[in-house]
Amino acid sequence: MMKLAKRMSLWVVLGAVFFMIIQVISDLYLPTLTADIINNGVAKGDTDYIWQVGFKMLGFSLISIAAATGNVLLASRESQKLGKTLRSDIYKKVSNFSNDEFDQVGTASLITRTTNDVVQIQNVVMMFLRMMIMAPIMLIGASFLAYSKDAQLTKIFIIVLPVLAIFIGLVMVFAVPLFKSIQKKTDKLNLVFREGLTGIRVIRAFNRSNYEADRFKEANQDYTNTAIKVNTIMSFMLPVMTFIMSATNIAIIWNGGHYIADGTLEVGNLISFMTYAMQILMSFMMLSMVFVFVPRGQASAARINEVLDMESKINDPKTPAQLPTTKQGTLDFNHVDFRYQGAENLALKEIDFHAKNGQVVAIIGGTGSGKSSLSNLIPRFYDVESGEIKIDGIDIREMKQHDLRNRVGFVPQKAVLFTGSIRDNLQYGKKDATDEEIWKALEIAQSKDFVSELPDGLDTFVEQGGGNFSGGQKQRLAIARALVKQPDVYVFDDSFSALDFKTDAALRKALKPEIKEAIVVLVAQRISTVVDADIIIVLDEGQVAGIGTHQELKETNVTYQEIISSQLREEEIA
Ligand SMILES: Nc1ncnc2c1ncn2[C@@H]1O[C@H](COP(=O)(O)OP(=O)(O)OP(=O)(O)O)[C@@H](O)[C@H]1O
Repeated sequence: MMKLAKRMSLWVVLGAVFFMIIQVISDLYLPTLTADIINNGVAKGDTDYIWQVGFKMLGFSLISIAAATGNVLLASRESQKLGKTLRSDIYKKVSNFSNDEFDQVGTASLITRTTNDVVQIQNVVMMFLRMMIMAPIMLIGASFLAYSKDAQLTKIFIIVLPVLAIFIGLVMVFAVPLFKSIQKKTDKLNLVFREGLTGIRVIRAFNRSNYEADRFKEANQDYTNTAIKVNTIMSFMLPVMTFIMSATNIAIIWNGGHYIADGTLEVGNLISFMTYAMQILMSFMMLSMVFVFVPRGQASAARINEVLDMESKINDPKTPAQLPTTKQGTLDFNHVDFRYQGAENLALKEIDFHAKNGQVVAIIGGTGSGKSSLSNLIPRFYDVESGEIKIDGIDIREMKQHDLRNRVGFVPQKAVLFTGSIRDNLQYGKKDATDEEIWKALEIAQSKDFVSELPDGLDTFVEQGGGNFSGGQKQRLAIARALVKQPDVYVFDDSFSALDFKTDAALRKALKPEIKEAIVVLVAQRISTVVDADIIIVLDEGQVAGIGTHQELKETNVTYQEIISSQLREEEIA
């Protein structure tokens, strides 16, 4: 928690503490003034004295109110600011995560940590700046002042305080573990809810709505049961505390009455003692809240720190390579081996090929042969285990990730569009792209027709996840987005798969003259997509089973021939 708290402004924290100390001093002084006004003013009928002390009391009350307001303002401002800083720190950190780290924490948990856990931290900070410091000062001050009013009455606390301590201890023992587990249950609830929402079509298609509803119900019930349990325990706090306070008051009045009758205690002192006694009990109550909520905040802090301390395996080099002003236009894979984190086997082994500007490198192979893995290495979503990948003769690990990704136009297997207009989506890689450039990219990506038929054209709103477009349309818009960027290396990770044969062929034909100054890496499942490629790499179980042109491979490579025969009749590809 302290690690996270370092993000707070020391001056604001000191300011809040200062106001709080002023408030406590005023609150502690008021009962003494009450005793004074009763003993020396009311009892002696001295009106002037009553006015004088009365004004003093009013003054201290106003000071207390002003200080409390100042404290709350600063505390809430600082806790909100800390929340904002934490959320952006987590966001910044997560946006630099490689896919390995995402897999490790899970998206649902990342969302809970950014929202729910941050709120817990804010609550603890608020509590710290109000109660955590106030309670001990008030406890010590009120005990001392109560003792000074009447030492005999303080004996009551010998019984009250241990009872209170045992009760608070019991609450802590039962409530704290439950509070901690609530965070994990929130994760689970978010995960099930998220899966249910993102997979809604599959769930409906497989008639699994009831199953998913049950799964959600179970997670929801589990969360609710824990929340009810913890709230039940907490609900004992108030009545028990009220009972203890009332019992203490009765004991004080009972004993105090006798002392007054004996003439050993003044009425004013009894009343102020009662107020101090309440302040002592209130301090205990505040401390008990702190003891319950701090471990909960601590659990949240640990979950946030886990994310913030996670080191992304993919980082910028300390001294990044300067990119040459004149482009060589080359892409080299030199003996590349790659393994997913924790995997036993290599996903790619000894990948070695060289491409230059204007060339299309097609990667083909069965499912799970490593095609996507290979294409993910180019924008450095993962790092190679050994070997190197070079663009323009520079190892991509020596470039700044920003520079590298500026040079790569990546179109993933599953097209991703963002909410906003078509124009916003297409300007994603080039903010200042003109409408002319956008239309040209749309034309190459075979999307001009359908976009121009839309009533709002480029201003058409793209719904969440591109929901108002078909799979093929989304794919073509994603391709157009990469084209607008005009990168040095295009990576199409099976992005033509959602297109029909005709559109696929037309797109490749339109693309050819546009990529003279670029290299295209084209992952494909269909032979027809790769026939015109300059270099075809046949992957089999992560290894290069063949490399060459369509004609060469067709004649000599068994794996390639198998792919052909599994897909098309010979005459269709001749
Ligand atoms: N994130 C991951 N963590 C661990 N292993 C993975 C991960 N992604 C893929 N793999 C494994 O790596 C191998 C290659 O997968 P890859 O996705 O590159 O194949 P692919 O040729 O693109 O397949 P497809 O055509 O079905 O998309 C497979 O054995 C797969 O199980």
